[in-house]
Amino acid sequence: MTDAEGRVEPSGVWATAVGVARVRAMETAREQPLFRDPLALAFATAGGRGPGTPPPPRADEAARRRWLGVAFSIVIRTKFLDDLLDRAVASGIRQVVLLGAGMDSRAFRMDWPAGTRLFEVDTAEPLGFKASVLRQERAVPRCERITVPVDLREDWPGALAAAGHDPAQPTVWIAEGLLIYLPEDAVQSLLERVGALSAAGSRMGLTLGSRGVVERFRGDAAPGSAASMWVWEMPEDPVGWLDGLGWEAETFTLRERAEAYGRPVLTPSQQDEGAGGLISAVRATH
Ligand SMILES: C[S@@+](CC[C@H](N)C(=O)[O-])C[C@H]1O[C@@H](n2cnc3c(N)ncnc32)[C@H](O)[C@@H]1O
Repeated sequence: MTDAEGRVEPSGVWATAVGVARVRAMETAREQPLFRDPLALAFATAGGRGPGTPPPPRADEAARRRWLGVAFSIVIRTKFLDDLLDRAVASGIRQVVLLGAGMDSRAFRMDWPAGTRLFEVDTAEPLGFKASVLRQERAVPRCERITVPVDLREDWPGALAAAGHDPAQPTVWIAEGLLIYLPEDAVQSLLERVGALSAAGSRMGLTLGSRGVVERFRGDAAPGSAASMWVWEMPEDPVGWLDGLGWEAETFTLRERAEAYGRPVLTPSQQDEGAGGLISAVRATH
């Protein structure tokens, strides 16, 4: 389906990227936002999810609250990964790969040192939709931006290499809001491939679904909603898991990052939060 501008309408898993843009647009409109994402409004509006449109109906108050929690987590994780990227370029990294880039506009909104090359990997439909909105907004990237339309369950390393990624140079990889949509074997294979393309000094930022999240949301997930497509959540020991994949990882909880960013979660923890799903990792040297 296309809209009046000839844009493909968001559907399937990539529609979730438009939902994320909606949340970022709302954060950008706040008085003291944790980040400013001026393009988010255009992405959300073009995808029929502008801030003026009502959110999808929720089954009950508990479901509404759960979704407010998801929106909050998107804001916190965006800030977390912005900071991680700032540190990565400060360490000298000049290659950035956004896996499942969706409507991520970091190429346009962050400060990048000269010589930075940023690869956006996602399937062709969202990248086409994004290109159309970027044209409409006359958006200009602040680094060299290269889009790589490919499915991450296929030969994406080949596509990334063809697009100019240099595995001999360190890379900072971001998988934000992505892994939860991939089956376990696809997650494992994705990270093994990332490892194989990561020179010494590479870094990685991941967001992992917290343990139990798939089950908690499944009950009232409407067909086609983001939660209806969630399949994978973090292992019990994410640091050990990533160690086995060649990464020295640190985990952070949403609660502690929110506190650090001056947006404390005011409700008491309902359950044992365990290891956090915000991951900052450095390629192991051993
Ligand atoms: C929730 S969105 C997050 C987008 C972006 N990382 C962000 O945080 O703004 C998930 C994204 O993952 C992408 N994605 C999911 N499965 C994928 C696959 N198999 N190959 C490529 N992209 C995929 C979707 O198209 C979508 O853009």
